[in-house]
Formats: sequence, C-alpha cells, structure tokens
Amino acid sequence: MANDLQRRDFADGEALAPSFAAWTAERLRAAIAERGAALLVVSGGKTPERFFAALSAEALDWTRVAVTLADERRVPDLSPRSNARLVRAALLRNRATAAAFTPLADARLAPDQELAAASARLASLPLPADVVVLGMGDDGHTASWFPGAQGLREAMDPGARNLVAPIEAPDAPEPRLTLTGRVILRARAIALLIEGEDKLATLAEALADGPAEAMPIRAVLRGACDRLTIFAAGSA
Ligand SMILES: O=C(O)[C@H](O)[C@@H](O)[C@H](O)[C@H](O)COP(=O)(O)O
Repeated sequence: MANDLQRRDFADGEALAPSFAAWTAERLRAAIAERGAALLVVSGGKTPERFFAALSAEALDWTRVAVTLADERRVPDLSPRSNARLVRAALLRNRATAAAFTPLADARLAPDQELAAASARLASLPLPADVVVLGMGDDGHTASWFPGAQGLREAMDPGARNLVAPIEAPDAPEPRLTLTGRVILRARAIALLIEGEDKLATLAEALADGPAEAMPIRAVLRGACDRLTIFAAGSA
C-alpha cells in the first residue's frame, strides 16, 4: 500500500546524495556478507550523478559488486546520451573502479542481436538484484517504461518472459532497451530518486489512483511497495 512506503526527504540533492550512497553501500555490504556477491542496477539520466560520486567513495569490496543499467538508449558508447558513459565517468571511479560493469546496449549490433546479447549478459549476473536505483521522468516513466510504449504491459510485468525488452515510445527520442519487471520488481531493494518540485508533484499524482499504463512508475509504487524506499529532495 502506498501509505506504507518508506520515504526519506531532504532539503536538496546535495544533502540527499551522501545519505543515499550510505544506504546503498550498506545493502551492498550486506549482500556481499550473505552471498559473496552483490548486484547493483542503476539508472541513467541527469539526477544520479551526485549520488554516483558519493557512492564511488564508499568503502566496500567493490571487486564483488556487479553493476548494470535499468535501461539504455540505443546510441553509440561515446554519445552524451549513453547511460553507460555516465556510469563509467561518474560511478566507476575512486573505490568503485574495481566493480564489474555490464552495459546493456551495444548499438553496433542489429537490434535483434543486441537484444539477445543483452539478455545473455543479464542472465549471467547474480540475480536477484540487491539494489535497483530508479529515476522518474515528468511523464511518470521509470527505467524505459514509457507511457504509450509498445509492449509496455509485458515490460512492467514481474512475470515477464524476458529479462530485457526493446522499447520504442512516442516520447523517447531514440529506441531503448529496458530491464523488465522480472528484474526490477523482483529486486531485494528498490530506491526511487526524485529531485525537484515538478517531480515531487508528478510523484504525488502517481500515488493517486489511476492505471499503471498511464504512469508506469505506479507499477513500482504498487508492485514493490514492501521493498521500495523513496529518496526525495525539493530541489536538485
Ligand atoms: O535513461 C533514462 O532516461 C532513465 O533511466 C530514466 O528512466 C530516467 O531515470 C528518468 O528519465 C529521469 O531522468 P533525469 O534524471 O534525467 O530526470
């Protein structure tokens, strides 16, 4: 139930980042202690950069941490819109240099081959994910679960047949790959990172009644509420 959601509020993104990094690191340490490995799934976009910087400095056995992406745009590796590029530049540094990063997309391949390769790479990771970090767009999308996307219902399904799904949506500037509900909604812990008044308003709207297809973040708010923590800041 939405009322049971765990939520931590901060004045701004600068105050949020170190607490969120400490929270994430604690879960990764616990996973390593429990099963000798940890899987961290992160989102791209603009918001997580400060969090990535704080997390990269956390002391933990990064050699045992696998990192992958919740979604990726179908762009060349060096494109400023590549989420892999952001992760390499902002997270895989300092202590986190030792983590093993598995990118999702490979825009050099034909779409079918790219999807097959991404699915095989995902299947080789130590699932279930210990922490999935999600963002949210102003339209209520999360990962690449966009309103109006073809195949959205299957992508959001915790029982989805596949771990990875291709997404094309009217509001997504380029084709994408996204993890499905089978990975995201079955994670041990999920964190939703929300910064700015506009996104807080979008979140309030998503918490109200309405179809998940209209605001896909609802699939997370409803389908993983027992494992979800919202990290929210009024300004970036
Ligand atoms: O690759 C992506 O676009 C994301 O994974 C996406 O789901 C993102 O988290 C939101 O769009 C928020 O993005 P911003 O942080 O840029 O607002």
